Amino acid sequence: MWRRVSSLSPLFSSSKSCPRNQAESGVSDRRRIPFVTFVLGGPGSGKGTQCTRIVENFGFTHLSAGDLLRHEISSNTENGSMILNTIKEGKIVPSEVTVKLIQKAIESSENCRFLIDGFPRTEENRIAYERVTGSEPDIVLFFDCPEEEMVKRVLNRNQGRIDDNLDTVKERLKVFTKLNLPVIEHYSKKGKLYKIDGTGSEDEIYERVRPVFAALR
Ligand SMILES: Nc1ncnc2c1ncn2[C@@H]1O[C@H](COP(=O)(O)OP(=O)(O)OP(=O)(O)O)[C@@H](O)[C@H]1O
Ligand SMILES: Nc1ccn([C@@H]2O[C@H](COP(=O)(O)O)[C@@H](O)[C@H]2O)c(=O)n1
Ligand SMILES: [Mg+2]
Repeated sequence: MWRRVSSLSPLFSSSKSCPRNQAESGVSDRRRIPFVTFVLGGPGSGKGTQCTRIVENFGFTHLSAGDLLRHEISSNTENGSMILNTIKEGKIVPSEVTVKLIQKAIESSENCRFLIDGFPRTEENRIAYERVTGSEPDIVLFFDCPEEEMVKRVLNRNQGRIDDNLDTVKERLKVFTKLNLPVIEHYSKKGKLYKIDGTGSEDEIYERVRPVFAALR
């Protein structure tokens, strides 16, 4: 039931006490494992946009791996310049760095429900997360969107992101196909994947997402 990965290190080390669902929330059998949804899709597929809606309606905390990494850059941490160069090139930051940021964010939150957006990007990311947390995600959303549409959205984004330019987007698409699709395939085989058609308006897409979370209640 917990989708624990056997023989790995202990669970999140915080004293967080997370009821797994409504049926359990009133009883003493409370677990420390949060409910984790990985949110995947290519650059500009709408992950962040749809996460905002899920947060508003289902009380999740949104942790964007990209935002956590960008925060390291703006805070001038020891990894800041390495992260900046990696993001500029559209490549992937070492898993050790990203997993630590995600783990810290989860442990410092009072919430028990998380959307982890843009992670894992690679099999290495996935395996590092499982090793460090000793757990797997409960479900995985994948926003499936044609490349042409993703490029159009990214180039129109206008949020001043250093990687929102044609050269970097082309590289990010290559990285997505080569490294992220195998992760998506992995979760599909495990029966955890919800593939969402990422075309159409934001409202139309959300109408495909909503039932996934409504069914969890
Ligand atoms: N259904 C949609 N139709 C048109 N534009 C959209 C749609 N959904 C999101 N957008 C816009 O496309 C851009 C990319 O969306 P968003 O930031 O949610 O994608 P993302 O998957 O998080 O991308 P990234 O991986 O680059 O962070 C944003 O400017 C957003 O407002
Ligand atoms: N697991 C991850 C997630 C992101 N990155 C780097 O950040 C860039 C932006 O990520 P978004 O999710 O905001 O699009 C991405 O292109 C990577 O360079 C990462 O290394 N590992
Ligand atoms: Mg995003």
